[in-house]
Amino acid sequence: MSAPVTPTLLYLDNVSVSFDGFRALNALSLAVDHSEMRAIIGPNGAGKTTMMDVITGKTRPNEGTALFDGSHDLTALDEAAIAELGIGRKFQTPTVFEMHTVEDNILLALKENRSPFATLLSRRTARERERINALLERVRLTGHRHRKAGELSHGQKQWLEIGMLLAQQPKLLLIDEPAAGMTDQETADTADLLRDIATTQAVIVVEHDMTFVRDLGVKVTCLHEGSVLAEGSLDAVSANERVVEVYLGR
Ligand SMILES: Nc1ncnc2c1ncn2[C@@H]1O[C@H](COP(=O)(O)OP(=O)(O)OP(=O)(O)O)[C@@H](O)[C@H]1O
Repeated sequence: MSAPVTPTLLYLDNVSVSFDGFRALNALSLAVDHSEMRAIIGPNGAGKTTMMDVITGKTRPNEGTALFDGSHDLTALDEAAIAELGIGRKFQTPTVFEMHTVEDNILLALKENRSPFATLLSRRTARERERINALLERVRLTGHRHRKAGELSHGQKQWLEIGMLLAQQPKLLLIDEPAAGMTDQETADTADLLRDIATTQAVIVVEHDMTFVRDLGVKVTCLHEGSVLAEGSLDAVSANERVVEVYLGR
C-alpha cells in the first residue's frame, strides 16, 4: 500500500524518553509540514536536543510514534538509514575540512560515499560544477570558493556546513543554535539563508536568540519539561504567561 499524501513531513506523537527514570521527553507531539520552517525554543533541559536525537535515531523513545515522509517509522531505523531517508543535522560547532578549499568541501559532500582522495583528484563533471556553483551561490560563498575553509569567519563556516548538508538534498534539515557566536550581520544573513532554504525543504531550528527567531518569522514551538508548552507565532508564544515564567522572563 502506498503512503497517504499529507502535508505532514514529520509527525511525532506522544513521544517519551526516560533516562534512569527521568523524563527528558514527556508525551511530546509535534507535526512539521513539507517546506515548513519551525523554530524550537525553551529553557535549558527542556528536551530540545533529545527531540532532535529521537528524530535522527540517536536516541530511541520509550513510547510514542515518530513518522517521516509518509509511513517511515523513525523509531525502527538506525541513524544511517534515517540520514538516507533525507534528514540532515547540523550541530552547533561547524565541522568542515579546514585544509581544503570551500568548493572542495562542497564537492566532498556531493560525493560522500567515495574516498576523499579519489574525489579530489578526479575531474569534475559539468553537472558537478553546476551543482557546486548553485550550492555556493545559495550559501553566499561564491566569492570565497578558492579560500581554505579554515580561513573563513565563524558564520561563513556555518554556511559552508549548511551547504554541505544541502548537497545531500535532505527533505528535512535540523539546525542547532546557528546564531550562537555570530555577529549581528551574520545572524541576520543566516535568517535570510534559512528562509530561502525553507522554500525547498523543511527546517527545524533550535535557537535561544529571540532577535534571530523574530527574523525567521515562522511558527514557534516552546518546549518545557519534555512537552510542548506553547505553539504559534512568536508574538503569541511570547505573550503566554507560562512561557514568560519558565523561559523568556528569566
Ligand atoms: N544521556 C542522558 N542521560 C541522562 N540524562 C540526560 C541525557 N540526555 C539528556 N538528559 C537530560 O534530559 C533533559 C533534557 O535535555 P536536553 O539536552 O534534551 O535539553 P535541551 O532543551 O536541549 O537543553 P539545552 O538548551 O541546555 O541544550 C536534561 O535534564 C538533561 O540533563
